[in-house]
Amino acid sequence: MDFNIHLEAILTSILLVAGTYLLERIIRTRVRNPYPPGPVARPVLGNVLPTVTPWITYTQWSKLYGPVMHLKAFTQHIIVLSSEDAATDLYEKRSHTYADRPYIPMIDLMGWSFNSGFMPYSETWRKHRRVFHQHFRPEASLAYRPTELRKVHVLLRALLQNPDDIVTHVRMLTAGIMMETMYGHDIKSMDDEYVTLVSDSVDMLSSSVFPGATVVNALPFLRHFLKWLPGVVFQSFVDKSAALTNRMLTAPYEHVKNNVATGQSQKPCLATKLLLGNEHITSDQEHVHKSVLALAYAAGGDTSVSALMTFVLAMALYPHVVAQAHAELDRVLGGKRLPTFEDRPALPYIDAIYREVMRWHPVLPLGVARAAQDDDVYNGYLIPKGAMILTNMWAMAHDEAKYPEPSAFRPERFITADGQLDASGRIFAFGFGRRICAGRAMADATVWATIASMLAVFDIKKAKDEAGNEIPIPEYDYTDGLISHPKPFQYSIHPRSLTSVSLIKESR
Ligand code: HEM
Repeated sequence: MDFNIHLEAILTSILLVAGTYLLERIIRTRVRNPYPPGPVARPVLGNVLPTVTPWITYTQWSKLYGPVMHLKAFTQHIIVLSSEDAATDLYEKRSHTYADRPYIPMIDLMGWSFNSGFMPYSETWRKHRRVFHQHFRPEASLAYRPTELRKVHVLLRALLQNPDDIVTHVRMLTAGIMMETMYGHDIKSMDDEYVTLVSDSVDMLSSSVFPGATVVNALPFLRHFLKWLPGVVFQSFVDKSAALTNRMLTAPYEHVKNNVATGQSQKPCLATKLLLGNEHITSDQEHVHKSVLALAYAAGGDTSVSALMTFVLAMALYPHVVAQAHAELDRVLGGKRLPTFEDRPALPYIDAIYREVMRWHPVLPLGVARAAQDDDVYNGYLIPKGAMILTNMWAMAHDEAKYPEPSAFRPERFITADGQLDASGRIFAFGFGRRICAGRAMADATVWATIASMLAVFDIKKAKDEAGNEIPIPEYDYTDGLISHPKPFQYSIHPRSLTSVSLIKESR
């Protein structure tokens, strides 16, 4: 009895001391260290946040307040990182604190909780990420190359037939690659059932016009009440999205599973590989596999489309870059064949164009938001636990000290004095640290192969009006949102020669 009382007293004292120590540490950290500099916030409401191309405003603000800036929206702390050094310090050197994502209630409500890209840093996320690593790391991604090249050739043929609809052709390219590599499914048009499922589901998620969405994200507890409010179509919107997302996740997978089980004809793909190697897996593991397959398509489609449309825009604006690329390709291919991945080391200028495309207008200009898992002090400033961290890739890409005249499209930035590719810098458009893009090897191959192949056989220029004058293209006219695309612009795309036409027609 006495012994138990004694033990209880010791444990209570330990807990008290530990608790006091922790409390003191939190108070000391919070009192001694101010938040990073930033524009003055209004009481209660916080800062007025930009909604139109916010990355440009944040970049301007970062020149006043520095590369680590603090903002507030109601009670939410927001930290904007605008330099590669700060992003590397936090995401890579302190990766345990910055690998989390903020909780966005609409993601769960709309059925997207399968998406490891939005998951909190957790054991579940690790399970998904392991499967991604196994099947999308550079060596594993080599398996997708034949399909990537074949689909690029389909794009060339489509452009030869109908050069005016490049956005649709490029969408077909990325959708076609993902559907075939993931599910062995050959799409014939953008009206394909599975493609429509993904695009509708993604559209619903990224849409910001539905009632209640913003309110629910800012005040999560409201989701329990919104469905009862008269006239609010919130619940039916959310239910429709969840049903659609569930179909997107299961329909193509179940189709492959059925084909494999009944011995029907089925092209080999990642789904068959996962099914055939794992006949006795748990339903939990099967859910991870399904999720990885669906997410690869959802994450890899629109991102690559944005990069490729930026490429077309840059070519139309910078004819001397097209001329130099043509010269390099002709030197290596002799105008007699289309490029393959084996040609890549001999084509440094094409690689420099690819790197400049990824720098000039980063596909996700503010990255995918992170969350601080703990209080942290960086350069004397407090980054509070739960703060949302935005990675201002736009600011990093337009850092004048690293990229003089950053608004100019200049592949030469990545060419050394002796004409070699300077690959020493990172392609930060793919992110940083533990949450870096899981499909970057595949994206790199698709975007590179498309750039090299299109330039091998096509000339891309500004379009001309009826009087023969070039139609001007604005240098910067991009959409808002997580993934930013060039807004529609006029261009002209023609085969370079009759030999080019033959090469395109003969391609397989
Ligand atoms: C040009 C094309 C692409 C770009 C620019 C891009 C960029 C990004 C970025 C910036 C992130 C967030 C990284 C961070 O938080 O630091 C990300 C995450 C991700 N990407 Fe990509 N991506 C592309 C293509 C792809 C493809 C083809 C796939 C799949 C095959 C893919 C799968 C993913 C996944 C699964 C994540 C979530 C990673 C995580 O949170 O663990 N991406 N991507």
